[in-house]
Amino acid sequence: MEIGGTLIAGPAKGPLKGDIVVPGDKSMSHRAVMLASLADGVTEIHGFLPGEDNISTAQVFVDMGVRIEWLNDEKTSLRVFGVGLHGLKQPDIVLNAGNAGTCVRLMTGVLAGQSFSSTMTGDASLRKRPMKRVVDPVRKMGAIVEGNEAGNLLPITITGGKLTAIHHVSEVASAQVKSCVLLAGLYADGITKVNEPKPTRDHTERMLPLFGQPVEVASDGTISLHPTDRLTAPADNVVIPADPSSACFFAVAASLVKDSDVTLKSIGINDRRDGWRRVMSDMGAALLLENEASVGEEPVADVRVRSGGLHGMVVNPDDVPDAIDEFPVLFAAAALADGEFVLADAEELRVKESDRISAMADALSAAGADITEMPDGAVIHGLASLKGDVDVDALGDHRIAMAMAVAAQRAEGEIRIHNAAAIATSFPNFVTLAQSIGMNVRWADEQ
Ligand SMILES: O=C(O)C1=C[C@@H](OP(=O)(O)O)[C@@H](O)[C@H](O)C1
Ligand SMILES: C=C(OP(=O)(O)O)C(=O)O
Repeated sequence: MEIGGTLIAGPAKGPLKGDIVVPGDKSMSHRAVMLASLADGVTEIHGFLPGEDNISTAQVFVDMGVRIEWLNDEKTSLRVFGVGLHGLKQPDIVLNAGNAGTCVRLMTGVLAGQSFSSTMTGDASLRKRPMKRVVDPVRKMGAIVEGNEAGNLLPITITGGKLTAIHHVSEVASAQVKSCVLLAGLYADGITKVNEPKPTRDHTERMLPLFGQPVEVASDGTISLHPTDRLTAPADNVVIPADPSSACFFAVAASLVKDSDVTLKSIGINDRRDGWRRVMSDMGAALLLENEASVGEEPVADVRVRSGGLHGMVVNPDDVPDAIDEFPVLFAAAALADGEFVLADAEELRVKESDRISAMADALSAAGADITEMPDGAVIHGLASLKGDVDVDALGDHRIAMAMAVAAQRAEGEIRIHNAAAIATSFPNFVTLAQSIGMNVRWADEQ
């Protein structure tokens, strides 16, 4: 959690216009570096997200003896010299996932399969997030996990080895849990199966076959994986598409600011990440899909967004996992839409980098919005504008900071967003790109 860093945002001085190329997908960047490290051979990755979260994942593998060569200064291209499934070296330091839940939870699966002990920790935010959801299944598979509060809180020490295959029926709809179990399943003695209460992002299932490892998904949603001795570096480079979770900030901003017309270039439109587009379309946003194509195993398209009268709606519970990271900025949209917006069944938002329901309720209320927290969501009545000249706290959560920068575009004066430096975890060039389409946002220490 990065504390510090103040953004000064809003109001927009005119329509937002232009094309935007947002950085690579965070979820896929984590997985690409993991699978490349565990493969035999050399993998070149392009479109990598150089956010702090993904750099933490790369560093974790460097700390276990994997050689990674950065191919450009921006750190969007890299070459990973894979060591094979059994080639990682026991780290002589504590592995640090920083702010990244995805790193620590997927690595729990990888480390469960290693014949050594290793300890993982993270920053103050990550050390508060629940790990039992991944610790329980790897314990069932045979790994020994010790940690604070019975292994629910970091730091955790994992002693791995040969694992027993399990059929894990997850209580939470979490791609991190599913991916942890599948990665551990590579090291198991039989077929590992996972069921989840609602389908979640399937990047692990799509990417493993690129490394020679098929994953079966049955019509009832059961995901099965056979164990293997080796993953193989793909003959082609792994190319990562632009992150829809980052693009969504500009989609909401363009919808909210009168006469805007912004195109988000070549972003991922995988159904399991596309909940934000379904929610925004149901709110009346003018979104147009252009130039549909594929990047590797993932569908992409340009999404053109023109400003439009957004209205409230009731979010379909089935869309919740598919838009889980976008709700902070969707709350900002709802706070400035006509009528009532209702989100339920989204208690997972309370265990992200911050409690995102209360963080957004506090920040939007401070700016005059009408938002009522519910245990598993919120009810929001939209207003024509937010108050200016207010201070809000992003609590070191990147998505709260960016969501409030978007909301501020329709404020009556500047909103000062404190503890916003964590934007660097997922979207280091957010401010520069926002400025490029005309958003009014800057760092307080910028002139
Ligand atoms: O698997 C992933 O890459 C992610 C899964 C989601 O978390 P959960 O699995 O906890 O829902 C999401 O919030 C996170 O940003 C990335
Ligand atoms: C929840 C997020 O990430 P993670 O779980 O990897 O920290 C996010 O990026 O919004």
